[in-house]
Amino acid sequence: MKPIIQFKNFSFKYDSQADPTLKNINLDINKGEKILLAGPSGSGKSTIGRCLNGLIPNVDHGDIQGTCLVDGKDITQTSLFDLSFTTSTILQDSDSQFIGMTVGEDIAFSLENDCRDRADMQKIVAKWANELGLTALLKQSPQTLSGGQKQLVALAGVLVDESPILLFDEPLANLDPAAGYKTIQLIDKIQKEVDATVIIIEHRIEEVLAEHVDRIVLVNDGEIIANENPNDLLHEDKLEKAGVRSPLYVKALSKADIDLAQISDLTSVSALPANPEIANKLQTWENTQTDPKPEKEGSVLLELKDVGHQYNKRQAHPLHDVNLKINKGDFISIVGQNGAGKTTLCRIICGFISNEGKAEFEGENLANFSIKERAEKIGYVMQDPNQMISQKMIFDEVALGLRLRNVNEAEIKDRVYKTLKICGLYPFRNWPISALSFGQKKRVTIAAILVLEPEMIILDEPTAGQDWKTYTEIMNFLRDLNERGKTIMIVTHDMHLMLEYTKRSFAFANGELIADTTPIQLLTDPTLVKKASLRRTSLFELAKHYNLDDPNGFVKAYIDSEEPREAK
Ligand SMILES: Nc1ncnc2c1ncn2[C@@H]1O[C@H](COP(=O)(O)OP(=O)(O)OP(=O)(O)O)[C@@H](O)[C@H]1O
Ligand SMILES: Nc1ncnc2c1ncn2[C@@H]1O[C@H](COP(=O)(O)OP(=O)(O)OP(=O)(O)O)[C@@H](O)[C@H]1O
Repeated sequence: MKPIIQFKNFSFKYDSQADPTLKNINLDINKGEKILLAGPSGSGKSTIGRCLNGLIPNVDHGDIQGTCLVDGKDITQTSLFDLSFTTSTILQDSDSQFIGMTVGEDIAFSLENDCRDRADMQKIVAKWANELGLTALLKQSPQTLSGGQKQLVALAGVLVDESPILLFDEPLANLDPAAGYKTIQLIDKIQKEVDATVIIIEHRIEEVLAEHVDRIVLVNDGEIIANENPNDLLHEDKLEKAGVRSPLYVKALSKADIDLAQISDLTSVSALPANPEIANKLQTWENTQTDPKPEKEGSVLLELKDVGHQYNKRQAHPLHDVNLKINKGDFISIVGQNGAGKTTLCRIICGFISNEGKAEFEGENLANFSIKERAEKIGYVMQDPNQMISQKMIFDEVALGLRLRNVNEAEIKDRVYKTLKICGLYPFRNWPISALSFGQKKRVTIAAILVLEPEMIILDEPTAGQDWKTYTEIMNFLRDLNERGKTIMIVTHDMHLMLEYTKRSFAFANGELIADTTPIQLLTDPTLVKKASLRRTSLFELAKHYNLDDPNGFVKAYIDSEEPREAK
């Protein structure tokens, strides 16, 4: 059988780049295979994806060497329209993908393309909306959805459309842990139903591996450096060497000095052998860990009293009756289900939208400050980088806030370069933003806020779409700022980030603050985990699997043992 996707000695150079982004790619993918495309940020994963759906060379122009055949069609000879019947794509940046006035229309769009009958269409849309928990949103405009809800709508659009090749570019990036898990199951289900060829580009590889994957193709610096089944790859150190995080339970086994070579199947916790020696080693390792020192509490910085918001009168309150105090020096995670009101809360604190109730910063009513004054006290990094970027060049984007504040150019240069280095963007300092990958763009927006060093920084999913190396660099930088007294608040769906870095968690569900507690306590309460659509980490499952005395203690020991300052 001929492969459905064939790259032969394929290289691609974007017109605006001096060097090729993809170098000598040789890759065959067979019909019905499920492939995980992994690799660090900017390595060329999305560029490979763009070849499969024809954006290269039809929209993104450049030099092609070698050949790329998609379902037998040479991409240099095929129009975007023709390829659209072969490949369905969920883009990394789902915002740019919406066409319909309502969520329902949008999901139906790919079906209308295929001239389906109306009743049929409604049935299919209803089915997938139900599967993805979108039924209540079918009449809402896609532009007003929360980040995770947008992602789910884009996903529904791909799932309804039964193309032979389904390409998912970071499908999990904005999803809450429970929705992320469900999505992976849905992708698996649809693949089996229609025997589709599935390609998933994702940094969250542990979550993708929750269902069977045939092969992991690892890309680094435009080249394929591994193309093998997940089990083989998990036994090697190629993932970590390329800056991609291997699953937590695999890392925990290594920490406890367990020889991975003796474990025949590493692809899931449940497949690990029931071996008392492994259990002993894990238990001994846990017992040797010591507790870190308790934290001191700072004075109150921000207080919210009965805070809420309603975007329009027809809608139930997406956020209401929030009462909380944030102390100076806190490092907080905001977690909870998609659409729970987390971003709405951030918008209120930053003064982008009005609020019911009262918000006070160091005892003063925030309503008395202008947006510019607020921005000097509270920096906000939005979820979608494209909504924040206004300049053409990277340097100018990061310098903008300083220029608006009349800082002299020599100091600007100094501070911008320092921040760009921290964010791993220094080599790109003279580049236009348009030539960056999505993950790189996100880092530019973080840099633009960090450079101002406000007292409190709120980041909406700063690590979504980032590779592990960058993730560790950004998080360690934030931890440094925190240790120097800055107050940091992060909206995140990453349970490991919450556990490892933050000291306090606010959990939201259906517009309400349902918990204000420590991360470990939050994840040990099954009712809260369910209500807020969270998920326990695989470390917990590992401890359960081997009947360790205290699974939560094991998770805590692991988290405390991570050497925070080293980017591994
Ligand atoms: N439209 C474009 N024009 C010019 N160069 C581009 C364009 N898109 C991407 N590139 C370059 O190609 C490289 C690879 O980008 P790509 O988006 O394929 O990476 P990626 O592996 O998907 O990264 P990420 O995980 O950050 O999304 C980047 O370094 C970027 O500079
Ligand atoms: N401009 C708007 N107009 C109407 N409704 C909106 C608007 N923005 C958000 N909403 C709705 O308010 C609710 C809360 O959205 P919000 O963005 O605060 O959620 P979130 O907790 O940040 O979600 P996610 O984890 O998916 O980012 C959602 O149901 C969303 O559809």
